[in-house]
Amino acid sequence: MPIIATRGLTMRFPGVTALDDLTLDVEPGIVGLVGANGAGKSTLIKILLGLQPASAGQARVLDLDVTRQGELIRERVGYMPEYDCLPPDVSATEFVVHMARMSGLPPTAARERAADTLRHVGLYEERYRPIGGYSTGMRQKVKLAQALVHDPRLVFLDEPTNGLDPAGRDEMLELIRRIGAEFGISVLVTSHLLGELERTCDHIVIIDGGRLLRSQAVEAFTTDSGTLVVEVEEGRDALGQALAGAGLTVRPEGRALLVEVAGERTFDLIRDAVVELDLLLIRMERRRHHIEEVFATPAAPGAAGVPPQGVQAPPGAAVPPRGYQG
Ligand SMILES: Nc1ncnc2c1ncn2[C@@H]1O[C@H](COP(=O)(O)OP(=O)(O)OP(=O)(O)O)[C@@H](O)[C@H]1O
Repeated sequence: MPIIATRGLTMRFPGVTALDDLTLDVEPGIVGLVGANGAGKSTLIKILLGLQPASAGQARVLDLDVTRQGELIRERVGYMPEYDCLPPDVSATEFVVHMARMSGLPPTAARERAADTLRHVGLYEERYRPIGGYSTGMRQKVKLAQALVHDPRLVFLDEPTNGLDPAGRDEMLELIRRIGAEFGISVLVTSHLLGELERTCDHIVIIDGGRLLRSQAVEAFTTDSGTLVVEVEEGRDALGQALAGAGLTVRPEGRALLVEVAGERTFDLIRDAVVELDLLLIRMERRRHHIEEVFATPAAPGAAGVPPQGVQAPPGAAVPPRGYQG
């Protein structure tokens, strides 16, 4: 059974359509919702929580109807909002205990659950200090803890890595993975960075201007498409020419080559060319996606929920050049 199902979901504000005929089925697991700022991610979450009535269409969360069963949904779903909403003058412990009480836990259970959850997200002694003195990373952890404290079946995390430095981002992404793996809680996490969700999620949904661009398993993204960064100690251009000659789309970038993945054979072709030219391979890794690349790539055949009219590339989306120009 899908944890989230929408049919023709549409949200119009005066002068802007935030969601446009969105039809989507999301299975349990860690699901990334990706879109640029203003794509409609937060609006979708608010509708799914039953906090915002849609202009048209239907949506169900955990098989509950968002228009009639919002309260039941909010009992079973945790929500970490994008913006800071924490009281500065209470401690993390007081705040999370309060949120546990609000969701119906008795006082002792609320205190125990709050302590466990705060420890789980990595807040220890500092949890007794007022939130006003916390770093952004600590505040994000408090928001995450309050979303988990009532033991939900599903959590919505709206831009949990916002404002975090690289180490803080990695820590948050690791926490999200553990929520899924250790606690069996499904996660819907939003970001405008496809690269970071690709590392964390089982399934990615991409929306743009309120419309569905893609909904597919991460594996399908990473095995069939994308860009490899290939760096050799010397002989970059010789390798570029060999790969272009083998039919790959390749271009130089700095000391490296960017090679478009065209199925599994891409890796074999690179390996064979490196061996044949007797080069020293320094690195071959998948480049972090930029969302524009996805806009420029046609959806995989059979990708769930792809609108029949296909994907529109935004103006200026890059088309890789043919041949090799070193
Ligand atoms: N209450 C509102 N009234 C009017 N317009 C709104 C309202 N809420 C959202 N919008 C508009 O709807 C569009 C989608 O906004 P939304 O916040 O859902 O996007 P988002 O993908 O979450 O982006 P961000 O990451 O920047 O929050 C935007 O154009 C936004 O300005």
